[in-house]
Amino acid sequence: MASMSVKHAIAAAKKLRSLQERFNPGGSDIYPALMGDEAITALIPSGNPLSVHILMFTRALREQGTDEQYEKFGRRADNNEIIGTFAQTELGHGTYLRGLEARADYDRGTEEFVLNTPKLSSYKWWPGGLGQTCNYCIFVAQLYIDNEAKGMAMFVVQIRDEETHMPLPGVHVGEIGKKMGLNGVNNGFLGLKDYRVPRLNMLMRHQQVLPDGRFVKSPVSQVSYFPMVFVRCMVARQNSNYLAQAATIATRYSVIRRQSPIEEGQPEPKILEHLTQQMKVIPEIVTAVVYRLAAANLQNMYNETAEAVYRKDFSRLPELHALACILKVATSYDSTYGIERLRQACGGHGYLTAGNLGNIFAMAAPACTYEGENSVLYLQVGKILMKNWSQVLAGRELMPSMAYISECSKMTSFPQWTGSWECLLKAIQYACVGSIRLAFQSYNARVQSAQSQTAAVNYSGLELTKAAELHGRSYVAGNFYQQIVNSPNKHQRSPQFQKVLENMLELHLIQIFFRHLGDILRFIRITEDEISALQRRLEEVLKELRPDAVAITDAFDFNDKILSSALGCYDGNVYERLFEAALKHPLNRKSVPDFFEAHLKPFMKENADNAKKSKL
Ligand SMILES: CCCCCCCC/C=C\CCCCCCCCCC(=O)SCCNC(=O)CCNC(=O)[C@H](O)C(C)(C)COP(=O)(O)OP(=O)(O)OC[C@H]1O[C@@H](n2cnc3c(N)ncnc32)[C@H](O)[C@@H]1OP(=O)(O)O
Ligand SMILES: Cc1cc2nc3c(=O)[nH]c(=O)nc-3n(C[C@H](O)[C@H](O)[C@H](O)COP(=O)(O)OP(=O)(O)OC[C@H]3O[C@@H](n4cnc5c(N)ncnc54)[C@H](O)[C@@H]3O)c2cc1C
Repeated sequence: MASMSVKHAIAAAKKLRSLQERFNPGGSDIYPALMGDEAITALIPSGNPLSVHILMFTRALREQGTDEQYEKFGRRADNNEIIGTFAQTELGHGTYLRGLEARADYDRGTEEFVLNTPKLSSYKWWPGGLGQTCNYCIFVAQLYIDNEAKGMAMFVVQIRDEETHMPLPGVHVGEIGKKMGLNGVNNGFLGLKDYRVPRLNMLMRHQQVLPDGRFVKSPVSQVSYFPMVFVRCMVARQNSNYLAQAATIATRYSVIRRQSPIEEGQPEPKILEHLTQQMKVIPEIVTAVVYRLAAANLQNMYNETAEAVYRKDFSRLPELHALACILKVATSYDSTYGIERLRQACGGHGYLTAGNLGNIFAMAAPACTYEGENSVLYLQVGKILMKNWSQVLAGRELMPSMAYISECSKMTSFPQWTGSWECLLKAIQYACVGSIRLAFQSYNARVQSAQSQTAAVNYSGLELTKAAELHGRSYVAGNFYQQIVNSPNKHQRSPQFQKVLENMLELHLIQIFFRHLGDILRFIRITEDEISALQRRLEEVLKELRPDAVAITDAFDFNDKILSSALGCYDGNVYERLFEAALKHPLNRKSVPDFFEAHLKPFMKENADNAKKSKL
C-alpha cells in the first residue's frame, strides 16, 4: 500500500509541479487550482505520503527561511529533488508547543546546533512521510543558547542519505504503525542523538542566532506558527471536498435505491422521496457548498496575509489565525458528522468498502485532530473572542470578520421576529454575542479573582467553546448570505440558478437555527407559532431542492474514478457494481474456503460427536 501511495503521490507531485510552472512559475500558491483537481488528493485512497512535503516542508522553507536558505534548500524541495516533512509533534506533546522537549543547543565554537530528543517522549511522532518517504525534515525544537531557553525554532535536518536512503548516524527513524485510515502516508517517528547541523540550518527569516551566539528575537513570535495556519486553510477546503464526495455518492444512491411505499398500494419510491431521507442528504449537499465558499474566502485571506507578512506587516495575522482555527474546526467537525450521516442514509450497502464512504470518513476524520486538535482550537478562538469583547467594552473597532459582534453589542433587545433570512442570520449572531458576553462575565470574574489567564480559560472552557462555535456559525452563515444575496456577480446568474442558491441559503439558515435553537432561545423570545412556521418552511424547502439534488452534486464534478464508489457511479448500475466487487473478494476464489477442512469441519464434527455421546 505504501509503495502504491508513493507511486501515485509522485505522479501527483509531477502534476502539481507542472501546475505551478503553468500557473505562476516559481510562485507559491496554486493550491486553489490544485484543489480544483480532486484527483490529486482523492486518487490516493490510503493518503498522500507527500502531502506534508508539499503543504508544509516546502512552504516553511519559503516562509520561515531567508532568501539564501531558500536558494540552498527550498528550491530543491520545490523541485522535489529532496522530500521533507514537518516534524513538530512529539510522542509526549502535540498541542502544547511550549512543552516540546526536542532541543537545539548552540555551539558557538563550531557554529553548529546540537540536536537531541533527550527522552522517549521527546521523539518526533506523527509527521507525515517521516517513516519511510522523507530524507529531510523541518525539525521543531526548543532553542537553547548557553543553556538558556529562547523558545521554539525550526531546523532543516537531513535524516537519510540522498543516494542510499539509509538513516544518517545519530538518526533513529521509522513508521509509527497502522492507523484507522491514511495507511499509505507512513507517519513516522524520529529520534536524534547529538545530531549536529550548521548554524545556517536554523530557519532565520524572522529570528536569528548570530555566529557569536547572540539571539535576535522574532518581531512577532506567532509568525513561526504560519505553516500550521496554511494547512488549516487547506483542511477547510479539503474536508468540504470529502463531504461533497460523500454527498454525491449518497444522493446518486438515493435516486437509484427504491424502498418502502409511501402510499399503500403504490410502487416502492426512490428513497430520496422520503422526507426523512431528504433531511439526511440535502442539508449535507448544502453544507459542502457553504464550506467550499467559506474555504475559498479564507484561502484569499491567507494569500493576502502571506504577502503582507513577507513585507513584515503582521497586522492581519490575528484575524487570519482566528478564522483559520474556526473554519478548520467547523469544516472538519461538520464534514466528519455529515459523512457518517450520509453513510447511514445508504443502509447496509453504505457499510460496504465498495461504497467508499468508510474510506472517505477515514480520510476526513483525522482533520479533527491534526493541525491543532479541534477542542483546543475552539479554546484559542474563545480566548480571542474575550480579547475582542474587551475591545468592544472599550469602544474600539474590531477586525472585519468580528464586526457583527460590535453591532449586536449595541442592540438592547432583538427586533421584532420576522423569520426573514436577515432575521435568522441576525438571530445566530445575536445568540453568539450573548454567549460571548456570558463567557466574558465568567472569564473576567475569574481573572479579577486573581486566577491566571490560562486557568481562567480552562475553567471558563465550556462557555468559551460555545461562544467559539457560534462565532463559526455566524461567520460561515454570514459569508454564505453575502455570496447569495449581495454577490457582485449575482446579476450574471440565471433566475433559475439564483433560485436554487436561495433555496440552499434558506435551508442552511433554518437548519443552523434549529441546530442552535436552545442557544437562540436563551437570548431571543420566539413564539411556538414562529418556530412551527420555520418547521413548515424546512419541509417545504427540502421538497423544493429535491429535484435539484442530483444536478447540484453532479456540478461538484467528481468522476467515477475519484468517487471510487459502487453506490455513486454515474451510470447508476449499483447492483451490478456491488456484485462485481463482491465476486472479486479473495474468499470467492474457491467454492470451499480453506478454513473448512482446517477448522470448521472438525469443530462441527466434535459438536456432533459430543451430542451423540450425551444421548447415550
Ligand atoms: C502531491 C500533491 C499533494 C498536495 C495537495 C494535497 C491537498 C490536501 C489538502 C489538505 C489536506 C491536509 C493534509 C494535511 C496532512 C496532515 C498535516 C498535519 C500536520 C500537523 O499536524 S503539524 C502539527 C500541528 N500542531 C498544532 O497545530 C499544535 C496546536 N497548538 C497550537 O497551535 C498552540 O500550542 C496553541 C495555539 C494551542 C497554544 O499556543 P501557546 O503558544 O501555547 O499560547 P497562546 O497564549 O494560546 O498563544 C500565544 C499567542 O499566539 C497567538 N497564536 C497562537 N497560535 C497562533 C497562530 N497559529 N497564528 C497566529 N497567532 C497565534 C495566540 O492567539 C496568542 O495571541 P495573544 O498573545 O493572545 O495575542
Ligand atoms: C493523521 C495525522 C497526521 C499528522 N501529521 C502530523 C505532521 O505531519 N506533523 C506533526 O508535527 N504532527 C502531525 N500530527 C500530529 C497532530 O498535530 C497532533 O496529534 C495534534 O496536534 C494533537 O496533539 P496530540 O495528539 O499530542 O494530543 P494532545 O495535545 O495530547 O491532546 C489530547 C487531548 O487532550 C485535550 N487537550 C489537549 N490540550 C488541551 C487544552 N489546552 N485544553 C483542553 N483540552 C486539551 C484534547 O481533548 C486533546 O484531544 C498528525 C496527526 C494525525 C492524526
